[in-house]
Amino acid sequence: MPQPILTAAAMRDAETAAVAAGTTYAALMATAGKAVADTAARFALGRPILVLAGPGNNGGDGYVAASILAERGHDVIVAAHGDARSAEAIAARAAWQGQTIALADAEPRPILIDALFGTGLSRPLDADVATTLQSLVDAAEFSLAVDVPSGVDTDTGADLGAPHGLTATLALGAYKPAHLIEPAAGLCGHLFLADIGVPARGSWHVIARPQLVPPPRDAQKFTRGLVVVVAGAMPGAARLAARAAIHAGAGYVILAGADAGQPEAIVHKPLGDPADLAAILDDDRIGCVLIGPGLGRDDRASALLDIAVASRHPLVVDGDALTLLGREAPHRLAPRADIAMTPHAGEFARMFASADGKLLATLSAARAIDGVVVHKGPDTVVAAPDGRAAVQIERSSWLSTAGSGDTLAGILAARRATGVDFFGAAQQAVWFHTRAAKLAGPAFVADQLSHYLPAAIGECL
Ligand SMILES: NC(=O)C1=CN([C@@H]2O[C@H](COP(=O)(O)OP(=O)(O)OC[C@H]3O[C@@H](n4cnc5c(N)ncnc54)[C@H](O)[C@@H]3O)[C@@H](O)[C@H]2O)[C@H](O)CC1
Ligand SMILES: [K+]
Repeated sequence: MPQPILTAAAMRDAETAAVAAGTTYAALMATAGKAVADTAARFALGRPILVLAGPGNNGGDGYVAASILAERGHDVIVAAHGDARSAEAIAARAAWQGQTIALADAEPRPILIDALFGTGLSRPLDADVATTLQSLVDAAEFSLAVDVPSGVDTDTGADLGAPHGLTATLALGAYKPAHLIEPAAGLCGHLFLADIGVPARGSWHVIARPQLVPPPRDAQKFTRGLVVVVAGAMPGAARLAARAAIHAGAGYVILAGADAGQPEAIVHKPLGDPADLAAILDDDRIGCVLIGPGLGRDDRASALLDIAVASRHPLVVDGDALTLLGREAPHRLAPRADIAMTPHAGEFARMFASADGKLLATLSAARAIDGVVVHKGPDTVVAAPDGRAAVQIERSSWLSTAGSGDTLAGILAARRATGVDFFGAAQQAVWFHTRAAKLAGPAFVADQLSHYLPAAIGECL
């Protein structure tokens, strides 16, 4: 079951439901605080601990953790900021028997637990709090954020003054968008997830390793999936996409408009007049069409795009095709069924207004085109028009290289052509793309990525 991603409100609803089902907020806080204490204890190694406890339940978690760590013999001081408000936070604070100082008077300690603010943060950190927090994180040898780093927007991943350099973050109960969406995701450090006994479900989840089966006994190249990649002004990008498609499980790949070179398995079909594409696409065996990589932005490119959009096959729109569509994308694509697009941040911004954070913006775009949107980046979001979304958690910064996007588009076309719907195919493609990058090792060239796709697929059988 893929890990769900919950907004602050959804998490509160899940906690309320858990309480309605018989637990108590105090018990949830006790469980959360113990998870914090256990995680900190694993890394404390006897070093002095400083707990920063804020005014809300995040602070309450901090007080619970401090009491547990002190009971286990750790040297713990609590630096308090604001007066505890909720009954369970007041109780947790009252139960703390150790030394409490004001945040402003806190001296650095090797182990730092940030329990100032969690999902209740509603505005940027006060400058003095942010400064103090940053200096304490800088001085710590190990720093752990409780639930989320203090100073991030839980639901959008925006940075509201959070410190840089945290060692780790312990997500409580479920991942939130801030754990996966930049810039907050990049501030979390190592990410741990603690189960606090709150059943969490939702329409958003983390992209998980695909579970595949080998082709059926009676498979043949067309039933495994026929992909057509349309080449344009810069055929190298389309070649990369075609190679990715043939290595990502497609049974047959046609490269229309350019000669693929290697592997020989890719079939080259010349494209003289753009109308030749209509003839190539007039084939019911086609499982998916990909247009955009290296297409160019001239009249010929536009004519080829019109023909691809008018075709009846599942369609992946990438690269230059997205630039050609621009703000017309919803108008041009919404009438068309079974479609997906793979914009990077710049292409996305040119097509869609940005809503409140990458997750909601991508969901809004998916609704606008009535198709799947793969909003690429270190925090790639896959969104479906029905409100489902999946966010990647595995990352490779080495994918920031020319041709990486062409490769992803080719993988997506192949997975769709094998018969997986675009929401599932896009998650598989993102997972395979990143897994191939990790298998390729550092500083790979995009041309090498395809060679690692069969190994990545092998890990999913
Ligand atoms: N709900 C539960 O039973 C559990 C919650 N868990 C933990 O609780 C936090 C969420 O706690 P909450 O009280 O809603 O808010 P915070 O502690 O995150 O924020 C405290 C409080 O601070 C005020 N505030 C907001 N922004 C600012 C700001 N910039 N400066 C100053 N003050 C600010 C606002 O009034 C907030 O209410 C969650 O993250 C978990 O850590 C438990 O894990 C499980 C039980
Ligand atoms: K925190």
